[in-house]
Amino acid sequence: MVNIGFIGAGNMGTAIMKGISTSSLGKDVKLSAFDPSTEKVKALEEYGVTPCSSEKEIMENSKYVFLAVKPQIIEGVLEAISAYTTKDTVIISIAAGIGDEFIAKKTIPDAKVILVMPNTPLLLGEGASALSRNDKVSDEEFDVVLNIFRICGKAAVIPKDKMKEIIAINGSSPAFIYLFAKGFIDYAASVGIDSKAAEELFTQSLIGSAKMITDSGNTIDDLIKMVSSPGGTTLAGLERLYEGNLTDVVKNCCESCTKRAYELSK
Ligand SMILES: NC(=O)C1=CN([C@@H]2O[C@H](COP(=O)(O)OP(=O)(O)OC[C@H]3O[C@@H](n4cnc5c(N)ncnc54)[C@H](OP(=O)(O)O)[C@@H]3O)[C@@H](O)[C@H]2O)C=CC1
Ligand SMILES: O=C(O)[C@@H]1CCC=N1
Repeated sequence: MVNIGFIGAGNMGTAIMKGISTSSLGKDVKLSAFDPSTEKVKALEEYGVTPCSSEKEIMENSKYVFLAVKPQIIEGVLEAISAYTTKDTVIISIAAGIGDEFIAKKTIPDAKVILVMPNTPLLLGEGASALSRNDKVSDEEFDVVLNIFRICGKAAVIPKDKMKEIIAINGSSPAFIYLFAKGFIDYAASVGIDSKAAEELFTQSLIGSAKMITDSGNTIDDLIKMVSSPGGTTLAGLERLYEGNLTDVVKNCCESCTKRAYELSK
């Protein structure tokens, strides 16, 4: 039995716990959680999560400890767990911008640290998570955590010095994609198309287009060409997007996201 504790049971903590408990891993894992909002943890009891009343209780009962709290309060949480962190504890942080060195500095110098940047589609088993580790974590320990995120969607191992840059690509990108979707659905409403029908058609276009990128064997430029009939509607629309420098706007958005991650880093 693997003991996994969660400090923080908000959006992401809850999504990961539900993902673990509803997967094939559920029966091999004992989950426990602490969150000052006790009702959030209580709601997880039906997923087999044991409520704990302090960080200390989580630390004393868990080999793997997830820190699923906001970056702004993580320093206080690390101070609260430092006395209970052992050379065996594996600390898994999902906090944007927070590095492994800061976690070791605030707990113990030899702390085993895994950094994960997940995303909310993990709630539906369609997550995309980036993982990295420091050199104190064994292959076996890393595999346990990697497996959790593979079961909750797709997971990729990246260098730990790219954990801030990746946030724009998978952690925050769902929000950027939702905003893009909103533009299409709002347009449909403005020309009298039923919003439900527009949502169904646009979201299926998102899913289908994503599959074309991953499965068709064509490059993104080729795929754009396949849609764009000479003198047709797509080119008329694309002209406006090129004029508005959409790819530059996206690049600015990603840069701003990364800049904020560095500001949050300690
Ligand atoms: N949301 C997302 O899409 C993603 C978030 N992340 C990262 O995940 C982390 C959590 O984000 P998210 O789940 O959205 O945030 P939430 O605010 O939903 O969750 C954080 C939870 O931690 C609780 N909390 C506050 N203080 C403590 C404490 N001392 N001990 C235990 N729990 C505490 C909060 O309670 P209360 O609300 O009462 O303060 C809240 O329930 C962040 O660091 C974020 O960067 C990473 C990838 C994606
Ligand atoms: O907005 C945030 O800071 C977090 C990290 C990635 C997604 N949400």
